[in-house]
Amino acid sequence: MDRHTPLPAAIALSGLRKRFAAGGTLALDDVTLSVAPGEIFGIVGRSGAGKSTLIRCVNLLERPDAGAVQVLGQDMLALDEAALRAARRRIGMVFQHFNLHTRRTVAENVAFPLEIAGIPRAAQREKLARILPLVGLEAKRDAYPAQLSGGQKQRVGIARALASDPEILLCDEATSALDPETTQEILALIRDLRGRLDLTVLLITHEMGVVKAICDRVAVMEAGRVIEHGRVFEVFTQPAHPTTRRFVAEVIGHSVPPSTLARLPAPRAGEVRRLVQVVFAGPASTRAVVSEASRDFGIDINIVSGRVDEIAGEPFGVMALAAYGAPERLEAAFAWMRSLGLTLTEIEP
Ligand SMILES: Nc1ncnc2c1ncn2[C@@H]1O[C@H](COP(=O)(O)OP(=O)(O)OP(=O)(O)O)[C@@H](O)[C@H]1O
Repeated sequence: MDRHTPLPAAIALSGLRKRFAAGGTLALDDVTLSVAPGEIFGIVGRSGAGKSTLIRCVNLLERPDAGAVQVLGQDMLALDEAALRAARRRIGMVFQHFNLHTRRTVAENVAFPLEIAGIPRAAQREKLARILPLVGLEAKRDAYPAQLSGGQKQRVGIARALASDPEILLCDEATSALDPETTQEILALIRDLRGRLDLTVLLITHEMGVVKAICDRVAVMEAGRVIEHGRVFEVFTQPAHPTTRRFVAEVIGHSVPPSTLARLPAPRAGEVRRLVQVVFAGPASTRAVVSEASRDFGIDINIVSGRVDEIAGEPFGVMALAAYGAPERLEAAFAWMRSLGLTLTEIEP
């Protein structure tokens, strides 16, 4: 648990291990993380990293071989069947492929878990009248899934997850089947619902853009392990692990196109050229940094690209620089820039 997490956690996983086949690789290898109440927590990783296995351990769709699963103060692994069913009603789940009944209308899909739980018809109707407007589907209550767009289908999936008034929402690649615009709409809806319904959200995704759009904190997984976690702003502006850097680069960019590189002047005799990405957050003024570095260290700096972006309302800038000069001068200039709190990463051309 890191110092940003207030206690008690809504979800606390510790030392989770899972191996599907004897002698096979560990799908989960000693995973420990905790999600604070009201937080949107993202888990990002490539295919096979263990994200689905991890999220399914929260509601015990998957049982870990070892470790502890605490949800809303309950030790999930100690519950009997009836208590587990009750605990699962406090945990809604949204799926990538919506998992809708094609022969049921929107209203019937949303009411399905209520029907299973034996909730009387009148109470079901009352619940539908409350939930459908929350997801913007009142006008579609009698439509069948085939008559809906992907975004509308996912709204049904979300409404169904909300039917049992959960305190936790698990989202398993909830936007991966959607186009970019619809993805943003669904992410905005999830963020809005978090605020209105006091939800805690744990989501898994392979897209860092999803994390950037709505998460407060993120854990990066690779080969069954959490390799880095922290506040999204810090992970984006100061990624520590090479895999995290690659994920972050997908969103904020760091590579210089070969055509741009080809147009850069070659270094003069006795000098070298180094390409670096500089990320600055907070009040650091880049123009001053660039001109000061160039003046005080006797180097030349060519700004190859630059832009300002925003994560969770906090602005940050990212620039690609080509710096020319004697190797030791460049090194000293970079060290000075780092001492100002800028994050410098060498760009592989
Ligand atoms: N039911 C299963 N039986 C056997 N192996 C499994 C099963 N589920 C997952 N695995 C294996 O566990 C590892 C982690 O898979 P998992 O699905 O959790 O990863 P993921 O990060 O969610 O990837 P994806 O996005 O592709 O689902 C993989 O090696 C996968 O092949």
